[in-house]
Amino acid sequence: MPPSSLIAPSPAGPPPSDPPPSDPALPALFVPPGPLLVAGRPLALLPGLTLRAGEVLHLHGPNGAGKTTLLRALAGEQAGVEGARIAGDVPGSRTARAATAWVSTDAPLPDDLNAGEFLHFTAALWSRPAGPLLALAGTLGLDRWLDAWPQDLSRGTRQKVALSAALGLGLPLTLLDEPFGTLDTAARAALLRAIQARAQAGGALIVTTHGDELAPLRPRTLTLDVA
Ligand SMILES: Nc1ncnc2c1ncn2[C@@H]1O[C@H](COP(=O)(O)OP(=O)(O)OP(=O)(O)O)[C@@H](O)[C@H]1O
Repeated sequence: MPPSSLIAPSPAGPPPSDPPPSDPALPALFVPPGPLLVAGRPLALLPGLTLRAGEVLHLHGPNGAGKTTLLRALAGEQAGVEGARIAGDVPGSRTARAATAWVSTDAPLPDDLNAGEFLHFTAALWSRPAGPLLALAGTLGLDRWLDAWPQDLSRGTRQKVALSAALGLGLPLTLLDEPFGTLDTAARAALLRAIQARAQAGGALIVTTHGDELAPLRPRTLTLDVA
């Protein structure tokens, strides 16, 4: 199984190689107004949110506001949002997991696959061509690292592998938690282009960042603050 922090399936979930078809008329994401719960307690108040194909949402707010918590909940890794729907189904469901790619701030990679094998494995698991994942890896400067093992890669390089896999899959919803933080200057520009391309191809994305890297894309914004 791929690491749960890269691809939304829960660790015990089945590989979504044959996902049920989702209705393209449904929004990629719907969240009703309500509290964001942490350990059963309200942390922040979420406004109603509908994210459709092609939209980029910049999620920001102070440390501890709940940005990572919200993304983890949408990825199905923990409870936290009541009534949310991804591709029409609840976060963590097979349909939602099949529609969602998720990259945490320190995405783990399996230690028994080199970077290139991981990209091929991820594409195969999702019944997708590996070409887009490898092409993205190239634009992020990964070509010379494809034969390297995760334990021999820097933190930023590992993050590039995870981002190449997630964005290259071309899933309806992509969740990226502070994806620019560990990247070099060239890779940050390449990542911005990749996010733009994913949106132009019909993907919806939520990206957390404390900076203004997304400004050229004129994204929607959502500010979380502790209630
Ligand atoms: N499982 C948990 N149990 C209790 N509290 C938690 C749990 N997970 C997170 N928290 C708390 O919930 C709050 C939100 O954390 P979260 O990591 O979502 O914030 P964030 O907005 O992503 O912050 P940052 O900008 O620092 O990354 C923090 O106060 C954190 O300590």
